[in-house]
Amino acid sequence: MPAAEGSLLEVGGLTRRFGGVTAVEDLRLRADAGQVVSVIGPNGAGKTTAFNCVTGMIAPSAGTIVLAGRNVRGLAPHRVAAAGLARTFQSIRLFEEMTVAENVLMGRFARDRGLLRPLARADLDAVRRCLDFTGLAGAADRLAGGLAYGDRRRLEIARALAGDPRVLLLDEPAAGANPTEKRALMELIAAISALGTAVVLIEHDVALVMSISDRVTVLEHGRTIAEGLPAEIQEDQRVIAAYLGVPDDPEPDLDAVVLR
Ligand SMILES: Nc1ncnc2c1ncn2[C@@H]1O[C@H](COP(=O)(O)OP(=O)(O)OP(=O)(O)O)[C@@H](O)[C@H]1O
Repeated sequence: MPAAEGSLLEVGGLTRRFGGVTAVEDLRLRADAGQVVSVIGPNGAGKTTAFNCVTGMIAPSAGTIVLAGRNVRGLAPHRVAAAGLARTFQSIRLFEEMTVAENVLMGRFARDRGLLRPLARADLDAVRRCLDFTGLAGAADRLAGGLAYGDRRRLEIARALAGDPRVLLLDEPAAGANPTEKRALMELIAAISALGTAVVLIEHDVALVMSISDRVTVLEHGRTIAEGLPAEIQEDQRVIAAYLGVPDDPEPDLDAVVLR
């Protein structure tokens, strides 16, 4: 995977309306090489809509999206992928009847429009590298459908990494994971960012977010109500009020809250 420096993703003024609903309003988001940047917020806050705009799956109503110095707003998803972006989905989307290695191989083609190009040596090397990196090498020949839950989540990430992304968007990677799987996931995310990849995370598990993020953006009803270091976010009264609904509570235990 390529080492990189500086700002890899810069989103500015991002707005998306669905009829009368403004799902995302004036979002600013920046992720540098090697950073983990998280977006949190209650259900319906606009997190997935923001990801869908950045990846080219839906068109923004307004705003700029710059990936590794290149304007990608308006590009089709495979072109955004070719510019260096990969993502995982909130609900696991694997090719259940293909092997683990074959699933990772598919990630090599995310940046191509179809499956028309021949397989190259570099594709197979990348698959092996991603399987080793994510700890799935021992399961390479197993069917994806037969994997344990934590390994399925891990495979989604391995497949995304196969495209050598400079920016990786993870949509709720810890959803449904047990504490052991969450710890392993946190280590994996830290290892990915250590390579120089910018990781942008949507996650409901606040304790996980606070422990691995360099910066956190908090959305509510599409608007950014706070942005800053994890320690700043944890003390922000608007965030506490939005999540816990107890603005007068002097010391709510935000770490213990898993948002739903
Ligand atoms: N295709 C769509 N058509 C109409 N409204 C939509 C569409 N997609 C999202 N919305 C609305 O936009 C708002 C933001 O939804 P979004 O799914 O982005 O929130 P979220 O923060 O990702 O929520 P969750 O945590 O449940 O995934 C919601 O009010 C939702 O109903």
